[in-house]
Amino acid sequence: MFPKVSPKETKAWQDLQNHYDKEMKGVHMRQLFAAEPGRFEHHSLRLDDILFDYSKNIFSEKTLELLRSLAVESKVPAAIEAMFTGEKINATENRSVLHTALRNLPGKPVYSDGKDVMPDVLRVLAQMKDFCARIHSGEWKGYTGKKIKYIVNIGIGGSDLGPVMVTEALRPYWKEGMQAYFVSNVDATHIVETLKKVTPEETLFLVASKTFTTQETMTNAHSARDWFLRSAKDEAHVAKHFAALSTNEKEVTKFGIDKANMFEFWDWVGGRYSLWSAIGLSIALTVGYDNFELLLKGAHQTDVHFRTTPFEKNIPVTMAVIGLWYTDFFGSQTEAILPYDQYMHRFAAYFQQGNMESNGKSVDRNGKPVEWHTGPVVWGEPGTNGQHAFYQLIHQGSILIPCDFIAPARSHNPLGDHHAKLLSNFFAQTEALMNGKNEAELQAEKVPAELIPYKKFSGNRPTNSFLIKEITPFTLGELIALYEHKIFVQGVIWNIFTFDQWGVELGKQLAGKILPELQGDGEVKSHDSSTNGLINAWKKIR
Ligand SMILES: O=P(O)(O)OC[C@H]1O[C@H](O)[C@H](O)[C@@H](O)[C@@H]1O
Repeated sequence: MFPKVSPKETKAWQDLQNHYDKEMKGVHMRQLFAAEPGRFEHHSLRLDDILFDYSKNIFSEKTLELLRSLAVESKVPAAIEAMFTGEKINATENRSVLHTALRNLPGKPVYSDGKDVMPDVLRVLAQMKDFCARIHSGEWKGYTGKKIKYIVNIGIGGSDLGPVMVTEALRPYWKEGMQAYFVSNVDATHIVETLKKVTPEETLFLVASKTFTTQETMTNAHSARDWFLRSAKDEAHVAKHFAALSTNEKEVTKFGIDKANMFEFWDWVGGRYSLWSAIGLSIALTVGYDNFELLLKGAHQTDVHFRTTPFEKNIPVTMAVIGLWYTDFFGSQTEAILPYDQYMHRFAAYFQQGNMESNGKSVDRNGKPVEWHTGPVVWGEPGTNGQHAFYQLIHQGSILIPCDFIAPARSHNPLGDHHAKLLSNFFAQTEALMNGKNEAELQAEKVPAELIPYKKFSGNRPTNSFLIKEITPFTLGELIALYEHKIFVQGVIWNIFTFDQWGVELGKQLAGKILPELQGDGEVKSHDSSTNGLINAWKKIR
């Protein structure tokens, strides 16, 4: 296991604090750009068709050196090796963290608990490939002999967000004749509205749940099964219309899904890192298995980059330390992800879970409360919609929100000048956020003196830009993995356990206690006055 290093006890942290206080606080990016004509060339990196420009951030060469020293002192290199080689770095659950093995298509052995996991990984991939081929060719038939046309993925959290995000981002690759839907919320509206769009005889339900015990998913799966059986009548038909994506064979069988229709994964795959596993079956069925494989290959490409590239040129490490610079030294508590690509409209939501569930921790790896800030609030919407909604605060609000801008250079829909207009907004926003607009510029524009305070833009608001030749399965795979590794590096430096999620348990437990109370008629008195009051009020209204 890599050593536990408290960030504040590193020399680099102290140096960064001094450097911030004495040298960087108050520095404006305008000065930094003026002083360094080659700033873009010096501070942009490439990974194949992805250009990552991090020059519009508040740092000097010294800042970067110190941030990289912090990563080294925090044992990030050892941590990277520990993750890739299957050490049980998810210590509170005693598990390896091997989502990287899921995209290790070359198949080089990777060990967890002394066992090479690759034969199993490749076996399930082969099973997925074969299944996709049978569905797409029409060899697999529904109970009335019709071809499967609709995929309904029933899952939540990591068993939903990844597949939704990727299938949406890759809509131009959807196979003709296939339609995918995703049901996650236990609110019946979600399943009811979805079932209106599909037919029992042409639908394949994928019950996606690592544990196969998640309340929302199992409730929706049972409702889907009841709906299906109302038409199909015979339970034997379930086998043609339900498959399970899970680690829990016992519960899958109990639900009535044939073992032959179970696509397995393993406890060393974290839910929010599982789209590369059998959880990705909805992706493979929607965009085709070959495209799913390209997605995996893209992610693997990033894995190799991350594992082998020196920190100065390492994109995830750079993303991580720059983010941390703002979180821990500028006191910024949030980050926005702003894709200028309508197809990527769930990308921010996906990394909201990826980031906040991973690094939303305040106890370090020694069990002690942290004395530094950890995971930021992550959110975002596609550009340009966000511009007309919340960018006001990013430009002129009182808090600092570092933003990631992401755009494809080429649109899948090259219609008129839409794409040039879209990208002109992307470039303009990052420029405006960096430069701002000062008093002299406003005076030169003859802005009335009394309006100058309102029309002033401080600028100096940091952005990263990702310009991607085209959003393809491969480049998307690369991009997702870059963000995954950013989160990992930050978690290592913050000395927290990135791969558990105990914080989601308490609410679940209490809901389990409250549910039977809702079912009875009596007055509920077992909680605080607010909770009792709400429950009892609901009982009167329902
Ligand atoms: O895949 P499942 O076992 O159904 O879990 C679904 C989700 O629920 C949990 O509460 C966790 O917070 C998530 O990390 C997980 O992805």
